[in-house]
Formats: sequence, structure tokens, C-alpha cells
Amino acid sequence: MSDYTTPDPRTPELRTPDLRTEVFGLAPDEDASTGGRFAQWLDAESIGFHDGTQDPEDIAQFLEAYRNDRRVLWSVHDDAQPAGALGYPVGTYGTMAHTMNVGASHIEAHQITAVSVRASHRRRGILRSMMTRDLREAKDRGTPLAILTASEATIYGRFGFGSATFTQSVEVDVSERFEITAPASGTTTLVAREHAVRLAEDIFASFHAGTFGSVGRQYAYARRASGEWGRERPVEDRSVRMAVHYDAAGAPTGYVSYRFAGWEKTPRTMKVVDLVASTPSAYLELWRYLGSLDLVQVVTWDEAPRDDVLPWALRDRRGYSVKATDDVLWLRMLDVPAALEARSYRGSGSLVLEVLDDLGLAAGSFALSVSDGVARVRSVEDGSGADITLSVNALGSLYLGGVHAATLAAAGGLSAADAAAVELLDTLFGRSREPYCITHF
Ligand SMILES: CC(=O)SCCNC(=O)CCNC(=O)[C@H](O)C(C)(C)COP(=O)(O)OP(=O)(O)OC[C@H]1O[C@@H](n2cnc3c(N)ncnc32)[C@H](O)[C@@H]1OP(=O)(O)O
Repeated sequence: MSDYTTPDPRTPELRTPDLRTEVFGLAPDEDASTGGRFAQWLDAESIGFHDGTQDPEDIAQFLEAYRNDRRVLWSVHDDAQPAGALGYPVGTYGTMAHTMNVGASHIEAHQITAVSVRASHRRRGILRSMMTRDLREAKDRGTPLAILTASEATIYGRFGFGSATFTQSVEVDVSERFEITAPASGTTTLVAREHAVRLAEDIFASFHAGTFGSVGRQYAYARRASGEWGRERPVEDRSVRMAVHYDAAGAPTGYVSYRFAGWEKTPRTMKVVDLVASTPSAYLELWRYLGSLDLVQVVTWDEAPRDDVLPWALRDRRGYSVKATDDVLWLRMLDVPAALEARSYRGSGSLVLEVLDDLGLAAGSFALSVSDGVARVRSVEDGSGADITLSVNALGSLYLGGVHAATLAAAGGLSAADAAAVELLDTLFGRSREPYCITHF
């Protein structure tokens, strides 16, 4: 890990001289009191997202979670605030690393999270300063790509990120019309709280190993899925229940955790908190279980895949409706050859890509040569013979196959020497299923 205390001369100057950036990892003896820098960082982040301040009793557990995630925290301090001003950081930023499934391998992705700047200090370049420094340092450490999940779609394009994976919010009518036509298999049953965290972790690990586009999850996920932690606080949420699907051989292959929306709500609604299936049959069996809950008219879930199989397995597909589509991962290349060589492709073919990047981190021309799904990539001198010219954002969107090159070309996001080059790009990068990430961070 680089020395975060040494300013990088390439970082743009903060436009206010009294601002000071501190970057810290969480030591085993980190202060977990409300006066410590960790609690102040958490409270500063809460301001940015309009959440309440932390309960002093919760800080030690958040510290344990963040240490497990090996997070690096950034805080920006204003040393010239008026007397009486809140002494917390005026800006926060965090990073961690988990793997991303790109088919042939699991690539280490630099994750960016918890970006916030206090209203009194916004639009002075605080975010730009942190992000340009961080991306450059991540590249210098040899990290192939950076990812984030965005609060707004308009912020991160300027830093070279492109939206790469998507999910849907769905509502499924589970009244009498609900019936899954595939034959039933295995057993789905509620599990005891003391086993739930381990089951959630193990099942997610199998899902992650087999799902293109999946990103490893942070410590809190399994705890929230099991109900051991609530949405806001690391204290039990008694309204959450978790059912596990065991296949015919007795192996746990999926779980769903859910919460009733209350008797006042009509139609009567069960909300899925988390649903993870490591096999196609576990997925359908979890839905069969949800459809068997009495006194419930609809089940809602915000993380369904865009190419969901469920409507194709229902006797009455009109009982399934899509309420919204959301972007999940935003992806930014830092090392184009390393990132492209890590993933698997379809078929064979060669193309020269010219990548444009305002921040200069990933710009260049690259000869991509794919043989039976395996890529070799080398930098070439200039882009004059390029088959495809595209922004680093477009390459980030294409990388996991979440959009067709032909769609980006029609939208003006890439240009090609000829239509055959776009077609070849789609053949190589295309996949039979959409990339699917159910990890937010
Ligand atoms: C990965 C995540 O954590 S996503 C969460 C992001 N955070 C939030 O949504 C919390 C609420 N918002 C905020 O805290 C702040 O407004 C931030 C962090 C989004 C922006 O911080 P600032 O320090 O004001 O940004 P900064 O001054 O560095 O602006 C950098 C550029 O982004 C643009 N920008 C900043 N915020 C936004 C926005 N919300 N929408 C569109 N553009 C924006 C600026 O106009 C500027 O553009 P330019 O450099 O091309 O002229």
C-alpha cells in the first residue's frame, strides 16, 4: 500500500488552502470512542447521506466490520472553521478491495465508497482532489480497475466511469395465479438465527464463484441478511426471517431473507431483503417458497437480474412486473491490458482499440487478440489504424457485456472503422447471460 501521507504532485490543488486531507487504515488498537477519528469519520459520512449520528454503543462493531473489510478512510478537515462549527471532517471517502468475477478469473477491484462533502464545502474541488489522487495511486499500485455504486448518475462520468451492471425492481403477484411450472426439488425452510450468518456467507461464496460480474461482499452483508444486524444499526432486526434452500443431496444452495411490510399496507406485501441462489433450481425454489407464504398478495425485490428467468417459469407471466431498472456497478479501467486479459470472451478475433481518457490513466491504443475465448493485449504505438475508438467510460460499460457495442455506437459512445468491427466486438464481449452484481457498497 502506498504512503498516503505524502502529497502526490499530480493531485489538483484544493481550492481552499486551509483544507487538510488525512488518509488512514484502521489499526487493531483504533480508538472506538465517540471522540476518536473513526467515530467522527462515521458521523461526517452520516451528514452527507442525511442519516442520524451513530449510537456510541455501535461504534466498536462498525470498527470490527470496517477492519474486516480492510477499508482505507479519507477525511478532509477545514482548519479555519468559525468557532462553534462542528469539528468533524467536511469530506469523507473510503476504499476497499474485493474480487470481481470476470469469468476466467476473479480480478481484484479497487472499490470507492462513502464519498461525501458537506454542503458548506461543496463544489470547491474536494471530491475531484480525492478521486484523482486515489485513482492515480491505485493505478501506481498495479490495480487493473476501479468500481463504485453511485448515488447519482451524473457524478462519475467525468472521472472515467461507465455504468456496467444493472438490476430491476420487481413486484410478483403471489395470489392464486402464482405457480412455478418447473418440477419441485429439494427443501426450503426457515433457519435458526445462530446458523444464518455462516449459511449466508457460504451460499454467497458459491454464487460469487459462479456469477459473472459479481463482486465480493463486505462484512455487514451476511449479518444484515440474517437479521443479526438491522439496516441502520448492528443490533438484531427481529422482523427479518431467513429461509434456506437445500438441494436434493442436502447441500444449501440458496437463501432468501424477507420482511413483512405491515398490515396497513395494501396489497399485503413481503419485501425481499436479500436473495442469493447459487443454482438455477435454488432460484426457482426460493420463489416457490415466497409464493407459498399465506396472507401475502405481492412480493417485492429490488435486485432482480435484468434477464430474470422467473417470468419464463411462471404459469401466468403477467403476474410479474418490472417497476424500475437501476444501474449497480460503475467501472473504470486503470490498466487496460491487465483488465482485458483477465476476462473470458466468446470465440476468436483481433481488433485494435483506441481508448480516450481525459485523466490520462488508461489512454492509448491496444491490440486485442482473442483465441478461443482467451485474450492477449499489447499496447501499440498510435491509434491511426484503430478499428474502434472509444472513451474509457464506454470501455468500462462494455467490459462486462452489460451493453452491446452496437448500442453504444448508435448512441455516439464509440466509433468504428466499419460495421464488421462493431459486430466482432459484440461477438467477443457478448455473453449468454447478463452480468449480475448484487453487492452495493
Ligand atoms: C461512490 C459513492 O460514494 S456515491 C455517493 C456520492 N455522495 C453523495 O451523493 C452525497 C451528497 N453529495 C455530496 O456529498 C457532494 O455533492 C459530492 C461528493 C457528490 C460532490 O462533492 P464536491 O466536492 O462538491 O465535488 P467537486 O467540487 O470536486 O466537483 C467535481 C465535479 O463534479 C461535479 N459534481 C459534483 N457533484 C455533482 C452532482 N451531484 N451532480 C453532478 N455533478 C456533480 C462538479 O460540478 C464538478 O464538475 P467539474 O469538475 O467538471 O466542473
